Amino acid sequence: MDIQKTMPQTRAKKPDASTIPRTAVIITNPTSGSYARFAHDLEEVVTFLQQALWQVELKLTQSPGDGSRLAQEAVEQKADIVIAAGGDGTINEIIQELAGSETALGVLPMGTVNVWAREMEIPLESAGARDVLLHGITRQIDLGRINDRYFLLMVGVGFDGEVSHSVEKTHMKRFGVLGYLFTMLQMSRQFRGFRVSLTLDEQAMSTRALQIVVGNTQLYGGAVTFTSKAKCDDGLLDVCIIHPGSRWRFLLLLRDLFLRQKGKKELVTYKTGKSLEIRSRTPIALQIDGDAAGQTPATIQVVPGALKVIVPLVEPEGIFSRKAELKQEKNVL
Ligand SMILES: Nc1ncnc2c1ncn2[C@@H]1O[C@H](COP(=O)(O)OP(=O)(O)OP(=O)(O)O)[C@@H](O)[C@H]1O
Repeated sequence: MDIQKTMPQTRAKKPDASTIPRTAVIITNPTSGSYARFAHDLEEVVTFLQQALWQVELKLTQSPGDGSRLAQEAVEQKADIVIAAGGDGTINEIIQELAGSETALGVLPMGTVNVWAREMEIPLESAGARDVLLHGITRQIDLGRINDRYFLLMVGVGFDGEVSHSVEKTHMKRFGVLGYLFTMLQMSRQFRGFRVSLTLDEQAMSTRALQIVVGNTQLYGGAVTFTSKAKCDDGLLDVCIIHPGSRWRFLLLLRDLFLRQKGKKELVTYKTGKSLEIRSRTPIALQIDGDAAGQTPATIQVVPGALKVIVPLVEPEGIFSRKAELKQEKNVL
């Protein structure tokens, strides 16, 4: 290894008495969207954290599902932090094992879209993201659970589920965001919506929908906010149902979504709750945290306070329902 090349350009602050030495496992997915661009930074991040007296291990996934296996090992070793060096799919695999444990999730964004990092305003370049690991705060947030799988961001039912399944089947994923946009355009010509029965906290309703988004957080696809009032620590999930409508009303809705308008929107039913049952006569495709994942029927629940996460000291506005208790939660004593 060329030591000169791997030395950090900005040195970590000298650890003082208030810095807690941490044990961390970095789990990286070499197939994540921007891995190739950031891979050379990983050694640097390890050095940076070691200079702050952290014990750091770097592990590469070999295949889908490996993120969960490696995270399980880290939790069994009682690591303080598992750092997901990848995208939202890698994070989703890791949280399956971190849920309910004392091990916190840190992130080095290396995916295609990096919705979690964008939502939490974790810098998308390594130098900024590694600073958050060291100087950020640890917060306790909710997770959602669909059938037997946790989600951090959202579950999509309907159009986006169909698009995710198609992108995977046709290998359009290799074209990144463009692959998704192309598939969305193609499918929007034929997708007419579906009839669905929902039971939200024991309140039943039956409706036609194009898209249902159940969100623990707000940001969707890095660009729009369907569940624009969601808080990740309020013990609730936000449910946004998009109903079919005329092309004109639909264009207005798209405009509002892209401008991230928070008010009442046409064609939208917005609700919150702790549990949601989704049933349909014909199975409807699902996506979980951005990846294709099965079909309806589905049982969704919130799991309050299930995950510890490291986020920037100055947290984004409007995504937490309560203020950080700095004494307890700052990453220093
Ligand atoms: N070594 C591997 N080989 C093939 N697939 C893998 C490997 N490791 C993980 N995966 C799979 O790759 C999927 C996508 O990875 P990830 O989410 O990190 O990248 P991305 O899709 O580019 O980013 P984002 O979700 O932020 O857009 C994960 O859901 C995971 O199952």
